[in-house]
Amino acid sequence: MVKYEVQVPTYKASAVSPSERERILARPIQDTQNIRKIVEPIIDDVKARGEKALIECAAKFEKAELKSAVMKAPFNESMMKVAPRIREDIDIAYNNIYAFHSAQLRPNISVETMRGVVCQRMSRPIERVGLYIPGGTAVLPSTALMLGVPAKVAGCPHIVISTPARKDGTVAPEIVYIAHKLGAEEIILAGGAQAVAAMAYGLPGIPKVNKIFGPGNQFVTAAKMHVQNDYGALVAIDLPAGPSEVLVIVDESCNAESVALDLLSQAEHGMDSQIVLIALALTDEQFDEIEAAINQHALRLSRSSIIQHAIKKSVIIRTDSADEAFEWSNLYGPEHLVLHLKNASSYLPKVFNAGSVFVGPWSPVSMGDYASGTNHTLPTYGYASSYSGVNTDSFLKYITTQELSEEGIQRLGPSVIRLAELEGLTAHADAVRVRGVKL
Ligand SMILES: NC(=O)c1ccc[n+]([C@@H]2O[C@H](COP(=O)([O-])OP(=O)(O)OC[C@H]3O[C@@H](n4cnc5c(N)ncnc54)[C@H](O)[C@@H]3O)[C@@H](O)[C@H]2O)c1
Ligand SMILES: N[C@H](CO)Cc1c[nH]c[nH+]1
Ligand SMILES: [Zn+2]
Repeated sequence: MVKYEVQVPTYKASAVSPSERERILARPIQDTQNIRKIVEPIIDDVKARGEKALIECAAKFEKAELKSAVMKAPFNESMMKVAPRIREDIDIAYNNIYAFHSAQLRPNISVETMRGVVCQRMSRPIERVGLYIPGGTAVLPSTALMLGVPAKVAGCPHIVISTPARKDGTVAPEIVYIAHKLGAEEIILAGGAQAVAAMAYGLPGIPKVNKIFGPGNQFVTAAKMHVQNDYGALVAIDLPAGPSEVLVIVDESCNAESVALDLLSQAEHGMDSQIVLIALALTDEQFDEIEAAINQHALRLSRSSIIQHAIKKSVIIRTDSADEAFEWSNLYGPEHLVLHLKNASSYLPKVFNAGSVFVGPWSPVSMGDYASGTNHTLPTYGYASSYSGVNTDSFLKYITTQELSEEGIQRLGPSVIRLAELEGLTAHADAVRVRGVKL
């Protein structure tokens, strides 16, 4: 066996007991207590001192000297100088995301459940949405598209963006261009917990938002969880979208270089990222080829030190059974699942827990990260077992209505009276009786 500089722990699935699987697939443990201790005072400070606190945080975390932490629309043309080719690329991505997210809109429904009893459901956009665009280890204009486009599709009338300032106190022109395209009203120059607090509680002249969206590091995620639990803030969040991760399942049909780079593309997001490879019925030779490719690219890529750090927390599983491969994958519940398998789409029925699936050899995660049309804000840390990624519904609320005719209440009323009395709730029963319903 070759000893590589970047060695990923490898396990034979057949030699691992079911209880050991969970330990092997465990995400790096997050020190939530400690992160909370850091995040909560920042939130309180922003709540108490507003923009002043944001300016101090920008100096501390971004080493940026800000005069103001808020940019209001209309944004100056000089702030959105984007190369024409990049503008076109952004526009292409925008259109694909728009197309896929528009198709998710659902018509209002109306059902006559019994004669004279009509139930309806209508959708309404969330009035004020706050979009967090990460900017720590990498500035991510693509996230502005992933959050802003569905907000537009849903018809959200007020969009606020928050993103860390760059060292020179500005925001990446691509983010300003996208904010302008989306009709965002403000860009708050803040990252981390302070950004979340500013959106949750508002700033002078910027009302609080109703829902906060966006991925981020552990500080962002912890702050979102915190404000969500504060009844005073009355703010919802999209989902826990933390450090990026990917699980790749490969068989003998795979291309080792593509596999390695799909894995490393998510490892390069940050030291907390995690990658998992499941090798299905590979010969030792094929397996070595992939390991060699991972190693060679991990050392070559520009974010090599981040990648090497992330890889230390990663894992490789070897198995001879497709069912077993998908059992492991569903147990892990990856943010991104890539299928480098022959007839890859035939395996989709086996997928139960995943944020987004990349099917076949021509579908690297990068395509969904930027431009295919699906959303890249996805559940991490195993939350794919219960959460969906950001989608158009995330920006909508559904309101139900019921309208009964006199015939409807006469037909259904007796059942409601009896059920209400069963619960001892006589006012409920009498509200039906008073309308002339008799048992
Ligand atoms: N799950 C998804 O859908 C998805 C999508 C895109 C990106 N991501 C992930 O988002 C993350 C972005 O993280 P990032 O760090 O690059 O940028 P970020 O913008 O999330 O965080 C930067 C901020 O973190 C705060 N911070 C940093 N160190 C701190 C400390 N010691 N104490 C208090 N606050 C501190 C600062 O306020 C800083 O502004 C990456 O892990 C990436 O993988 C996930
Ligand atoms: N892979 C990230 C989601 O985990 C999204 C992203 C943004 N830019 C590149 N990738
Ligand atoms: Zn990515």
